[in-house]
Amino acid sequence: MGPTPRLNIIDPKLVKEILSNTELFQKPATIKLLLTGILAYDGEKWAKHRKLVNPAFQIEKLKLLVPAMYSSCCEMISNWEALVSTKGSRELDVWPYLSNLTANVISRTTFGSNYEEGKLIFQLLREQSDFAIQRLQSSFIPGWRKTKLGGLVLPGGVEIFVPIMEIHHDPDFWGEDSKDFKPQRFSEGISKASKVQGTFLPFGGGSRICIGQNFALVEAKTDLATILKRFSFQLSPSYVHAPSVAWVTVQPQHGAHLILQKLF
Ligand code: HEM
Repeated sequence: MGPTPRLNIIDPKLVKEILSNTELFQKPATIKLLLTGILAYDGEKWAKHRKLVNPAFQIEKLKLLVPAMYSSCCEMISNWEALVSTKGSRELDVWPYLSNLTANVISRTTFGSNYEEGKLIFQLLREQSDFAIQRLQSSFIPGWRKTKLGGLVLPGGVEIFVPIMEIHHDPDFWGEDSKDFKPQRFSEGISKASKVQGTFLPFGGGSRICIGQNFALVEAKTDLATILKRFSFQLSPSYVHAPSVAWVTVQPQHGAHLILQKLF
């Protein structure tokens, strides 16, 4: 990346070693210049902030946010219902609605009733941090001394990157159909979906695992349950499966085209 040598690591054993040794494998210094907050901190400062923020993400606290999540989802569904009303079914790219829903939920739950203002702040922050977060995501630097990683000896200053999306699409782990959109591969649980353990890392791993993991999962379940009460849906023939890393998470490059059917 720029003048910094970078090593991509996909071997699950080495990935585990990196994620579990946060003292040795720290966030790159350039990122610390670009971004402040728990995501960019290391060592004691990170531990202090993580401890401070952790209680807000406990499942009991998250349950209290479900009504706000439900309200935001109902607003989105009302828009869909208005669009579908005449024929009872139609094709819709739901991606812009779902991205907006996430912004809404975070604004509503962190900024309370003043969530329109929160939404604006959220969007500004999102634009500003775009570059910084992309660089930060799962990249680590083992300091300026020689470091051992598995059987490798890394010279000081090499940046290590864990390309989560590539790991999630590697045929050696997921089989020949690894690049297909096939949610049913998880039908018997995550451990049976992959041939190799430690290759499903949507929220990272180790002590720096995503603090918002439960928030995201509670929201996803609330949204899905709310949507399924009012609509059935299937993938539209115009959907093109082309995930790409944009901002923090993987996003569908050409949208998420569904055929929505209103349930009466
Ligand atoms: C589907 C949704 C989400 C995904 C896939 C996701 C993914 C990730 C990943 C992979 C990391 C580790 C990054 C690294 O190792 O450098 C991370 C860290 C983090 N995420 Fe998330 N995240 C999601 C939602 C959220 C939400 C909703 C929040 C907050 C409300 C959040 C807050 C954070 C924070 C603060 C960190 C840094 C944790 C630390 O360094 O101690 N995330 N996330």
